[in-house]
Amino acid sequence: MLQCSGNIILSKIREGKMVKYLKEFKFENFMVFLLITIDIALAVLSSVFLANVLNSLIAREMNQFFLWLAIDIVLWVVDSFVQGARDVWKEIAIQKQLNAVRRDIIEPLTEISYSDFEKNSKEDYNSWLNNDTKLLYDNGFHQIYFVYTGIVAMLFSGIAIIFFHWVLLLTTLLVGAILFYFPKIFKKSVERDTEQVSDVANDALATSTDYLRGYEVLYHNKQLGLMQERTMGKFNQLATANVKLIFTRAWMQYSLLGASMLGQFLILAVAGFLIMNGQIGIGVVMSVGNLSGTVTNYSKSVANSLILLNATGKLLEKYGKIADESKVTDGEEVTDFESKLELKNLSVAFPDGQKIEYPEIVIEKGKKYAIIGDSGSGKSTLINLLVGNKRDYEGEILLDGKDYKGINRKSLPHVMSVIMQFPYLFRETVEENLTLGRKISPDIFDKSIRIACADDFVFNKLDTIYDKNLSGGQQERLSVARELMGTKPILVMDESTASVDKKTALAVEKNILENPDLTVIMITHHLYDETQNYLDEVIHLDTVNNYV
Ligand SMILES: Nc1ncnc2c1ncn2[C@@H]1O[C@H](COP(=O)(O)OP(=O)(O)OP(=O)(O)O)[C@@H](O)[C@H]1O
Repeated sequence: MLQCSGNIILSKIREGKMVKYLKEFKFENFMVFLLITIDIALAVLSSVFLANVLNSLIAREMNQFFLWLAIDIVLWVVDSFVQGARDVWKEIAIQKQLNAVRRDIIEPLTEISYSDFEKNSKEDYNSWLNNDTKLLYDNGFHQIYFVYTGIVAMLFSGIAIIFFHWVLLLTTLLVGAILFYFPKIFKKSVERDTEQVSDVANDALATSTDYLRGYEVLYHNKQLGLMQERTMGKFNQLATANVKLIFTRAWMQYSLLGASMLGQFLILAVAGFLIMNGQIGIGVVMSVGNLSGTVTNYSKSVANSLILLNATGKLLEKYGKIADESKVTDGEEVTDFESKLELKNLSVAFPDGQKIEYPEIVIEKGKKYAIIGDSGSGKSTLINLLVGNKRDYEGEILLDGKDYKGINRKSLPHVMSVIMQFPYLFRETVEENLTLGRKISPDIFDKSIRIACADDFVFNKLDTIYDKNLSGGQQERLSVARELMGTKPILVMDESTASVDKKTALAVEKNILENPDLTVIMITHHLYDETQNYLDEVIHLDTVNNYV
């Protein structure tokens, strides 16, 4: 039974991909498994010696009784230290493994394309890193060590029992086998409930983040009650999902407990029968009770843990999908922009049936373009297409004659900067927000700040941590400077100076458009006459914007 259960256990752990992490932290896990083994060996030895304590008592041998008692106490004290060390090493190993799981979520995010990143929401990633790792802590790695503890305990106890009588071992193994397979009845429901807890926790995090971000909107509309209603609605669902999981687990555990009690009575009945027939000494009864209790308890608990482990290990599969995407290299690398960017028969269809059709557009190297059009005409969508964020379109986008569909979209940022309508600034210093960890020469650093007309505040605030302490216009200018520091041949601007006063906006636009080497695509609602003088073409998106 032990070998069979060992195989099942290994396949389950492999299935859950957790074995990868056990291998990565070999030394830490070796220490945990070693300390578990010593702990169980000491505990089993202590149970075996209990028979000697009882037998000396029955034989009224005082010295022997105190000797065995003292040995048992020493074993118990040593075991307490071993257990303490085991718990510390367990925590070290688990924490390292959890961070390795987090690393395996974050690392692929640094390699995948933006459209692959967008397949999951930011809240999902956040929840994987926080909520799911909590599930992995309790129902994953802890269960692996518990399963190992159970196997060693059953093995050692089985060996000890055979010293008393083989019939006892046979009965114990039979009871153990029944208890091991019994929890399989609950497998599907535990898996379903665990997945539900993970999904509802993701959803609750997404909702609370959303409503907290929109706090100001609700506050000024006197609708904060909506935040409470929606977030608490999700947290109540989470509470229900958690209770359901615990209910299923409890139902499984207590059914098993009943079965286990019956099993233990059976073993004691067999032990009693053997004692009555004079086949074993009466002192053995306590040891048999302890050891058979260990086997039956662990049989059911190991089966229970394997079910949890399997359900939790499934969580790792979804992280694996991003890792797979990060390995995809979809075509030719782009390293430079040499002549032109063309859009031919380009159209985008949305799931609600709306279709945007774009005119033919040719962007030539070094030239300056403004794209204008009514609200909803597809300007921002066009930017997402140009910078490779959006991949589901019909028609062609050709960069120096190379079709976007055949080039590695992850390499587009080598040639293209994009200044978004709503720049994101990190809670870091102004300087770190500008450099983003890149090595920028002092010359380009200063020049970019001056082109973005950000020199009036940036140089005084380089060491200031950004914490909403910059005006909207200052944030925009900082973002313009940050993108210019990349010194890429194509600059795409999406309403990049919308929050800046006209005089400053004109100055920024003039500074950028005067650079003969830069190819600029500006999307704007405010095309000033002064700016038009620097443009080679103004493209009107009088796109056919239909519902089909
Ligand atoms: N992810 C999406 N799903 C469905 N429809 C979308 C999606 N993104 C954009 N649209 C639709 O596409 C159309 C064009 O949107 P887009 O943001 O490109 O317009 P825009 O010209 O930039 O508008 P504005 O000037 O108001 O910013 C809109 O009708 C919008 O509803």
